[in-house]
Amino acid sequence: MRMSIIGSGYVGTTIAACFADLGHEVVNVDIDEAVVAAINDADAPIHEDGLSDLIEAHAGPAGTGRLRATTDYDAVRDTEVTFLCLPTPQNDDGSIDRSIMEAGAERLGATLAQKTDWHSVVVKSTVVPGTTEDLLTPRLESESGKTAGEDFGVGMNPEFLREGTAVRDFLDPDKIVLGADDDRAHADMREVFQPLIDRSDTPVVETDTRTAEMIKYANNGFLAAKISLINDIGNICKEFDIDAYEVADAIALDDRIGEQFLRSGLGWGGSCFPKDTNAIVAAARDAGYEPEMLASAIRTNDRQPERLLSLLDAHLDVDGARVAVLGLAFKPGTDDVRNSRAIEVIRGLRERGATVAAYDPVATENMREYFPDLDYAESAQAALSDAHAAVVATDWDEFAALDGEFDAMASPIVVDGRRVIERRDGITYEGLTW
Ligand SMILES: NC(=O)c1ccc[n+]([C@@H]2O[C@H](COP(=O)([O-])OP(=O)(O)OC[C@H]3O[C@@H](n4cnc5c(N)ncnc54)[C@H](O)[C@@H]3O)[C@@H](O)[C@H]2O)c1
Ligand SMILES: O=c1ccn([C@@H]2O[C@H](COP(=O)(O)OP(=O)(O)O[C@H]3O[C@H](CO)[C@@H](O)[C@H](O)[C@H]3O)[C@@H](O)[C@H]2O)c(=O)[nH]1
Repeated sequence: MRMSIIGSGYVGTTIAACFADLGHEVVNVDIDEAVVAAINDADAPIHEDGLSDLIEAHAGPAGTGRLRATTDYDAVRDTEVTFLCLPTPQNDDGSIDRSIMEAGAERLGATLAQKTDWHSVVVKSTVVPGTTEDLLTPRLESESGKTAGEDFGVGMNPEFLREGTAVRDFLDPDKIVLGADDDRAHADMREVFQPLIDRSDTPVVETDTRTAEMIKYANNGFLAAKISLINDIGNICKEFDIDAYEVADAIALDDRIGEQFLRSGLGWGGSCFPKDTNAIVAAARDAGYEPEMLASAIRTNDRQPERLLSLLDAHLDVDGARVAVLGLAFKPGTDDVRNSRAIEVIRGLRERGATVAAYDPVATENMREYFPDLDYAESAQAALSDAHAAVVATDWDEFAALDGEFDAMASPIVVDGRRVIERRDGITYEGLTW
C-alpha cells in the first residue's frame, strides 16, 4: 500500500522503516528538517537496534526507494492510508496535551480536502479513550469538509514496541490491535498489517476506537504496576536483608506471574510509562473514579531514586564529593533520556552538593539538554576515576564487565540501582533491593 506516516520520532521512524521492509511504499512527514534530511540520506535519526540497516535498505539513492521523508503534508495526497505518530506529552496535571494531535489532524484534514478517493487515517499515538472519536475525527471532518465513514475512514492502532528493541518488537509483535468504527477502515488497517500477520501468525484484536485506546493504557498501566509491585516487595526485602531477585526468580515460576518485568530497582522511566499512567489516572479522576492502584504504582515509582540516594548517604557525606553516575538512558539500548530515573538521581546528588561525573554509551548528548554543565565522561573508567562513589542508573551490559576500573576510585562505594554490578572484594557494594 502507499502509506504516509506523520511524525517521525521513535515510533514514526521505526514503523515507517518496518512497513517499507514489509513491501509498502512509505513517506514520513515531519516538521523537523534535520530528521527528514537524515532519513533521505539513509541515516537513522535515532539510536535503535536494526533501524539503520532498514533505513539504509529502503531510503536514499541506494535504497529500494520504498522509504522517503518530507516536511510537506501534501505528500499525503499520493497515499492511501496515513498513520498519525505525533507526540502526546503530559500536562502539569498529568493529563495528555492533545494540541499537537489536534493540529496534526487539522493539517491532515486540509490535505484530505483535496483528495477525491477514499483514505484511511490511523491514530498510532497513545491517546486517552474518546480522543479519536470526540476530537480527531471531528477535526478531520471540519477541515476536509468530508464525512468519516463515508468519504474517509478513521482507525486507532495502539503501538506496543519498546525502545531498544523497537524493530524486533514491531516485526514480531505479541498482538495487533485494530480499532475502528467502520468496516473499510478496519479493512485498510488489516491490509497494511497483512504481510506481518501472514508471516508471524500474530493474534489480531479487532475492536472499536475507544476500546483500542483503552487497551494501550491497560497494557502500560499493568506493566508499570507490575514493576512497582516488585519494587515494593524489593524494598521490603531490603529491610529484611533478603535478596529480592532470588524471591522474584521463585515467584516467576508461577505461570500466573511470569518472569518478565520483575527486575526491581530504580523504577520505570521513559517516554511512556510515566506519561501514560499519569494520563489514565487523570482521565479516570476526570470521569469521577479514583484509581487507587495506579496512583499508588506511580507513588512507589517516584520514591525509588530517593531510596537509592539514602543508601548512598549511609556510606558517604555526599556534599563536596565526586559521584559517578553510570547510565543516563531510561533503559539500555536507547539514547532516550525522557523521564530517565537518572535525572532524579542527578538532581538529588546536586541538591546534596555533589559533583556529578556522568557516563552513558549513547545518551550523553540528550542528557546535556537537561544538565548542560555536568562533567560528562568519555568512558565508565573516566567517570569512576577519583570518584568517591558510583551509582548505577541504567543496566547497560558494559557495566557488568567493570572490574579493575573501581580501583581508580577515591573510595570504592557502589550503589547499584539496576543489579548490574557483581558484589566483589575491594568495593563497598549496596544493591537497591538486594
Ligand atoms: N516511544 C515509544 O516507545 C512509544 C511506544 C508506543 C507508543 N508511543 C506513543 O507514540 C506517540 C509518539 O511517540 P514518539 O516517542 O515517537 O514521539 P517523538 O517525540 O519521538 O516523535 C514525534 C515526532 O513528531 C514530530 N512532530 C511534532 N509536531 C509535528 C507536526 N505538527 N507535524 C509533523 N510532525 C510533527 C516531531 O518533530 C518528532 O519527530 C506518543 O503518543 C507516544 O506515547 C511511543
Ligand atoms: O523488570 C523491569 C522492566 C522494566 N523496567 C523499567 O521500566 C521502564 C520501561 O521499560 P520498557 O517497558 O522495557 O521500555 P519502553 O520502551 O518504555 O516500553 C514501554 O512503553 C512503550 C510505550 O508505550 C510500550 O509500547 C511498551 O510496550 C512498554 O513496555 C525502564 O525504565 C526500565 O528500566 C524495570 O525497572 N524493571
